[in-house]
Amino acid sequence: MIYTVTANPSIDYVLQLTQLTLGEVNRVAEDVKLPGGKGINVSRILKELGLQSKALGFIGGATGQMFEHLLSKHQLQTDFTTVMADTRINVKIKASDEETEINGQGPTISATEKADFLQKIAQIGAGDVVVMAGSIPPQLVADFYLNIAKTVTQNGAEFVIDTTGQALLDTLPLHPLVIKPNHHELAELFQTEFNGITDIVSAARQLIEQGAQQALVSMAGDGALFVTKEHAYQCNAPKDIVRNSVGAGDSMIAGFVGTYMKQNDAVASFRMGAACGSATAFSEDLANLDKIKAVYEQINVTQIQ
Ligand SMILES: Nc1ncnc2c1ncn2[C@@H]1O[C@H](COP(=O)(O)OP(=O)(O)OP(=O)(O)O)[C@@H](O)[C@H]1O
Ligand SMILES: O=P(O)(O)OC[C@@]1(O)O[C@H](CO)[C@@H](O)[C@@H]1O
Repeated sequence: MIYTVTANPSIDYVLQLTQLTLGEVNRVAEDVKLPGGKGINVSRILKELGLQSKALGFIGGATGQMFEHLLSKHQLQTDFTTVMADTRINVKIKASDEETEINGQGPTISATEKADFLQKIAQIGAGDVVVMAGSIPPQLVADFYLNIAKTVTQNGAEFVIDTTGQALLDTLPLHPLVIKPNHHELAELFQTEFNGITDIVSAARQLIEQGAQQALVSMAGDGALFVTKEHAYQCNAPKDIVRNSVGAGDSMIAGFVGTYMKQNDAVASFRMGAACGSATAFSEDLANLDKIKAVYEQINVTQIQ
């Protein structure tokens, strides 16, 4: 079973405006509420690909009820931990061909609520994969992901992590199946600027030397890289009208992990990951299967090392 951990789910309140003017009253042309959070998005794309997953995370308050209502139409398997405080609302503003995101901090999580959640993690074992993605609510200290990674690896499961900074670095010695920084996050990790693909591959390889089994580096409209200990691959990003960049990275992880679990073929998984990422970029919400299949045909993977 694939488990997704969204420590900080959200209602994504997506607002379409012709123009956004700061300091003035702006009127919305269209709006939509989506069940958001990175692990939730991974579960949604896995479902499109015909794969079961179980979504874990903290849900609370009136916004939590609305979140569950919004999610119900996607018919995902879930096992959320109920908390007292409200699930956050993340505002996504689409105006003048630009996307601006304002993400909430997330609810307070009590020690008991955290313990309830960790009990679910303790049930995960051999043959399972845990995908941990996104921010953590403020009360959960930085080693939250590290603790989950320790528990699941001790019990024989694999894990995938999509987070940044020290929280990512801390989990590397536990050998994540794959990590997926984007090229900006990777540059920030090494406090550097990249002068081309070779630099990016070297940085990704340093994370592999620290323990990651393999690394996807997403580069938005410039495609992606896939780096292993011995090899590196690059793929294109097809060109089309970009409707939404929210969740492209999550879609890429879902495509990669889902295919890897089915076929155990890393390069085929990379291609499907890239297809899911671009397909979401070309969709109003996350991509559907038809879009993913169409985009898949336009993805070319080249071995560069
Ligand atoms: N504008 C685009 N055109 C085509 N493909 C895209 C575009 N944006 C993203 N993709 C595809 O999706 C992948 C993941 O996107 P991106 O690099 O933006 O991830 P991210 O930074 O984790 O995004 P997010 O946090 O918004 O989900 C890219 O590597 C690329 O394959
Ligand atoms: O604040 P975080 O947890 O880093 O990111 C949360 C979020 O921006 O990520 C998803 C897209 O990747 C959205 O559904 C959600 O609103």
